[in-house]
Amino acid sequence: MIVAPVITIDGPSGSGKGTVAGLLARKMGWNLLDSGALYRLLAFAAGNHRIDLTNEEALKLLAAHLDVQFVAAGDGQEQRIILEGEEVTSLIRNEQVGAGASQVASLPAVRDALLQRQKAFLEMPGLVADGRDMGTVVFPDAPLKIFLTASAEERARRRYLQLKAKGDDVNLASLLEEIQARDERDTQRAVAPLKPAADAILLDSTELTIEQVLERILHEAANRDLVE
Ligand SMILES: Nc1ncnc2c1ncn2[C@@H]1O[C@H](COP(=O)(O)OP(=O)(O)O)[C@@H](O)[C@H]1O
Ligand SMILES: Nc1ccn([C@H]2C[C@H](O)[C@@H](COP(=O)(O)OP(=O)(O)O)O2)c(=O)n1
Repeated sequence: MIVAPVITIDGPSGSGKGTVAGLLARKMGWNLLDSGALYRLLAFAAGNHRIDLTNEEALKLLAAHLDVQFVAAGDGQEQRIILEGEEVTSLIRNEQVGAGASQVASLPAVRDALLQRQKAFLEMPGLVADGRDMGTVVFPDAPLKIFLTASAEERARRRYLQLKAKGDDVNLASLLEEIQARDERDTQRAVAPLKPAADAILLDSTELTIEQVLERILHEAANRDLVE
């Protein structure tokens, strides 16, 4: 059986994973898995269904039956996300949902319930997967694993600009605090914590442009014969 290749991009919030993964997938003509969106969707759906974010049993059931569609992006467009028939692409991109996602993501039964769903994204001709545990847990055999970081200050600055451009009322100091709290929870949890896989390439994007990050990853992909 021929297994499709995967490029995993893991790292903390605001390091540029989603942006770079989207660009890379488009450039390579590969599928895209935004695994963080699944945890965000779960936290968001829990809010809709009045489920407490600590209720592991109920969240596990919700995760197993989550009605989600990812609609592939047109040229230059972000992929659209439909939850229970409602477009939520933009609604799940705020720090409140991010914090809720980090909370539900610390529950082992939830991670377990989402595992097969994530693996199912692996189809020919290949997959770019972004998250926290793509290279360590979900796709441990990936031929190319990137661990993308940037200083917390730079990540908060990026998030600030991103949310402000969207029209959100945001504050840089609180965003920095929220990002640091999320880093702490994501790296300290018992199951599938945020950490580089032993064979991951560490890439610090603090001083790099999006294009430079993309170029470096494409270079590594070419070294592994992943680029046509
Ligand atoms: N290298 C970079 N330099 C400057 N801004 C960046 C860089 N990488 C990403 N960004 C911007 O930072 C914001 C957060 O990026 P995103 O891809 O959402 O990060 P993540 O998925 O890691 O949370 C976006 O507005 C994106 O355009
Ligand atoms: N593979 C993943 C992806 C996300 N998570 C959790 C932890 C993160 O704080 C939240 C939100 O992830 P997401 O990648 O959407 O967040 P950022 O865009 O990096 O801010 O979900 C996870 O535990 N495992």
